[in-house]
This record gives sequence, structure tokens and C-alpha cells, in this order.
Amino acid sequence: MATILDNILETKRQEIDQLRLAANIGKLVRTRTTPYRSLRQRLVERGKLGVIAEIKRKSPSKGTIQTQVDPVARAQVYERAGAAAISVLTDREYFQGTIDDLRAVRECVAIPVLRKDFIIDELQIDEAVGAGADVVLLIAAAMPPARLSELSAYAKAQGLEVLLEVHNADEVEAALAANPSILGINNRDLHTFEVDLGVSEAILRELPADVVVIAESGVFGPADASRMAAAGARGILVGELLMRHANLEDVATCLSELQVPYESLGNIR
Ligand SMILES: O=P(O)(O)OC[C@@H](O)[C@@H](O)c1c[nH]c2ccccc12
Repeated sequence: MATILDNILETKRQEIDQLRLAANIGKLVRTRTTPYRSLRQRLVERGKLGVIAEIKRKSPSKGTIQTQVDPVARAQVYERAGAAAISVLTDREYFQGTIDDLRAVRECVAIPVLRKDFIIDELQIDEAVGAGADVVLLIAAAMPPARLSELSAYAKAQGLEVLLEVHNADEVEAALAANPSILGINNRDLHTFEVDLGVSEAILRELPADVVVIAESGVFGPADASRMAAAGARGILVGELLMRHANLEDVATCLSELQVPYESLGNIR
């Protein structure tokens, strides 16, 4: 049976056909005026856990998460509350985002912005460049290892950083061979939606210490954040917890509490 990831990738192939048409008639913006900002550097330099704060209205596993979303106001609060970067879900069909959300966010903050989508083609990377993204997500489960390396190299050649997402030990080898800027370990299985923070802990245990890692999904409070930091993650990617708050003051408080200082932890990698 087709899983949700299979369905999403099928939709992406149709969107890429549209992008190709746009590119052919010169309607795909590939140039940018804004400088590139390094998320990797921000994660390595700070003495506390970095939070990549996400803008996500809806998801296939949770349905509608928040109806009142002003991406610009929210992004500014994320930045003010100390986020290491902002992740913008740009998939329309399954997450109710758009590339225009990313463009709007880029224009109102100075911290790095991640294009979060299901990227399987160079044209989507071109589009990310044009919209002002600093980092793109590539998902190991979405393509064969050789293609992963190809797209990673292409994105880096455009000046972007690559966040490469894995979910199990089998994907790690291909991911590291693609030489990502940052390795992301998704605690959520994109086929079954099952979430387990133990996934990050298990994979981190086997990784060389010089790999910059962020733990993605399933963080629902400071205790979870501390757990991911203690396992050796430099950062966490947080969506639902922040998005459930409609009140932006509450968003800021919630985000501040997740940035746990490394000194407070016992066994840091
Ligand atoms: O809402 P959460 O559980 O905090 O998760 C955020 C983020 O990790 C999640 O949105 C995500 C991680 N990898 C993805 C790939 C595609 C779409 C979404 C994702």
C-alpha cells in the first residue's frame, strides 16, 4: 500500500512539471538579493541548544494545528525569543504552506531560514534560492543515495546549506556520503507517523562527534529538549508545540524554555 510519503512524492512530481513550465518561459526566479546566513555556524557557536522554530499550519498526521497564522508576526517573535533559525513548511497540499510564506519570512528576519519541503529536483532548489532560503531540507527516504549526493552538491554549489534528514541507521551511510552541512534525525517515521525520541538517541550514539546534528519532531517541552541535548544534538526542530499557541507571548515563553544550556547537562557528547 502507498504510504503518505509515497503520495506526497507523487504530488511533488506534478508540481515539478509545473515548475519546469515556469522555468521554460523564464518565470522561475533563481536570483537573490539577500545574503546567505549559516545555520551550521550558529548551532556550533552557541553554548545552548539551538531551536529551529517551524511555521506549520497543518500536517498529515495532526490535521489543522493552528488556524490563526501570520507568518511574519510569528517569525519575528521566533527571532526575538532566540530561535537559531526559522523553518517554513512550503508544501501547499499536505501542510498548507506556500513558497510566499518563506519569501515573506525572509524579508522580516535576519536569522537563517530553512525551506522545509519534499525536494527531489534541482528546480525546487532554484526556487528556494530565489525565495531567499539559506538552508534546504533533503530527505534520505525520498530518493536513492546517488540522487541524494547529487542534489546535496547542487544545493551547496548554489550557496545553500543542506539539512539532510534520516530516520534510521540504514540511511546514515548514504546521508554522510552526501556530505550535508547538518544531519537531521527525524523522530517521526514518515511512513507510519510514529514518534519516538529514542530514535535520535540511538543514532547519535553511533555517530562521529564532529557531525553537527539536530533532532527533529516530537519535542513537547523542556524535558524533551534536555533529553535531545544530552544525547548530543546541537539543535532541535520544533513545530507543533510552538504552533499550538495562538498567543505570541506564549510562543516566546515556550521557545525560551527550550533553549537549554549545555552546562546544565551531565553527559554531553
Ligand atoms: O511538529 P513537530 O513534531 O515538532 O515536528 C517538527 C518537524 O520536525 C516536522 O515538521 C518535520 C520533520 N521532517 C519533516 C519533513 C517534512 C515535513 C515535516 C517534517
